[in-house]
Amino acid sequence: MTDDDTARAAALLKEHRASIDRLDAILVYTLGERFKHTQAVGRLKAEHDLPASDPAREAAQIERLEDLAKRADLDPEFAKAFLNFIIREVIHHHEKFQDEGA
Ligand SMILES: O=C(O)C(=O)C[C@]1(C(=O)O)C=C[C@@H](O)C=C1
Repeated sequence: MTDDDTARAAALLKEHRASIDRLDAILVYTLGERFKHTQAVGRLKAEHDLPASDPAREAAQIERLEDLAKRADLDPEFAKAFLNFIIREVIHHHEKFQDEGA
């Protein structure tokens, strides 16, 4: 390993980290937009006495996401766990709206 190799590796690491930071920003803004819509859905559901969760919709979302994940070279189990994690949080928000009588 020469000093040149080490310098090249350091430059590559810096570039990858810059890309990772940009992608993390996209994830955060994307999640922010998703939550804006789910908050609106939560208010709508609370106003119309609709159940917080919709298991049939979730099953369709999971199936679609697993397929997308495979095509995107992402572990489908991870994609499924990630979506389930987000949806659990959304349902928690929906239940809060219902408790508050939003
Ligand atoms: O589509 C809905 O009915 C929602 O409330 C949104 C959402 C989601 O986060 O995608 C959350 C809870 C439901 O169980 C299904 C989907």
